Amino acid sequence: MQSNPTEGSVQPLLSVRGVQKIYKVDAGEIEAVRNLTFDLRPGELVCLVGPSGSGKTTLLKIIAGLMAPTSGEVVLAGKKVTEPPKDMAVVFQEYGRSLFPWMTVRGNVELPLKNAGIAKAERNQLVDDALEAVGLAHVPTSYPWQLSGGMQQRVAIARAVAYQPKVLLMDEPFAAVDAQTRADLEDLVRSVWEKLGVTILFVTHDIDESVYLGERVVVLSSSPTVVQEDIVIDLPEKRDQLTTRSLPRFVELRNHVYEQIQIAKQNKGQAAPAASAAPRTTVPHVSAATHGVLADGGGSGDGS
Ligand SMILES: Nc1ncnc2c1ncn2[C@@H]1O[C@H](COP(=O)(O)OP(=O)(O)OP(=O)(O)O)[C@@H](O)[C@H]1O
Repeated sequence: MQSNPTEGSVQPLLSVRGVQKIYKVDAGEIEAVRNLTFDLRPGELVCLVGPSGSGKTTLLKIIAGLMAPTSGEVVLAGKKVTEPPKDMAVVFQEYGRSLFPWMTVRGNVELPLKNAGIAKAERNQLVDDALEAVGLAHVPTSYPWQLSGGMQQRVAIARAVAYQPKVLLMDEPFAAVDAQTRADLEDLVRSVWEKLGVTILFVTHDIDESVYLGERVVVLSSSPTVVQEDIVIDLPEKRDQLTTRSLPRFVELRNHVYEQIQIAKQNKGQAAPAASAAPRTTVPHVSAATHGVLADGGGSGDGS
């Protein structure tokens, strides 16, 4: 491993600092998240992966200001997050439940802008731009239930980007769509990110998806959770489903992430170290062990 030469050179936009979460339950306490520390720099697209139950949803709720950490803090643009910040938008997996079925596509995308008191003319422009960006400019008067699952998730993405957030959180947004639609939506996220320059934290179970999308992949340990590794994805910026996924470097990186997830799963139940500082960001080299994952047939793209 070598450290990332750009690490620390730009002020972070979003900082997760020593976040711990202990749930109080009838039987006592569950320490879901032990000590999470990482930063997102402005304009970064970072993917978060970890075994099932590693605390991804818990972390996202804390970052979104929906739940307070037991200790530690989240800081957005220099301000501690204590409630849902204005500058943040979230796209959830369950698009069916996050869109209002009685409102048109346009109405759904416009609603948060109305609530924010944005004037009609500006609202119209923002909605038009967002629908254009997600390829839905032709169906503004349709209702969500008239659209496919993939199109509904595009509406949810349009609603989030129309709002012009500084940070976009995406919680396994494509888990409920078919593989072909998923590939299209992954490319949509990359293109929206490139066009609009928004900072994205993308949570996924899918290792291949994390490597395809991210500039970095943050791997979480099993619960009680710490950051197991923060990996630089040094693939070319222009990505496409066929070329990028065929690159030897893509295969090396996805195998490395896969290996890290296996280590996290094997360590389940053992006390995770209470890391006091952010783990070093690494650029993995090819190793014999990494190749061994393929030789062993460990090709599943599912991190759960
Ligand atoms: N409200 C709650 N009360 C008690 N324990 C909880 C609560 N929510 C989550 N947990 C526990 O915290 C740990 C992390 O859960 P969380 O749902 O955040 O993980 P996850 O990585 O999002 O899981 P998955 O990948 O399966 O969606 C788990 O052990 C879970 O059982």
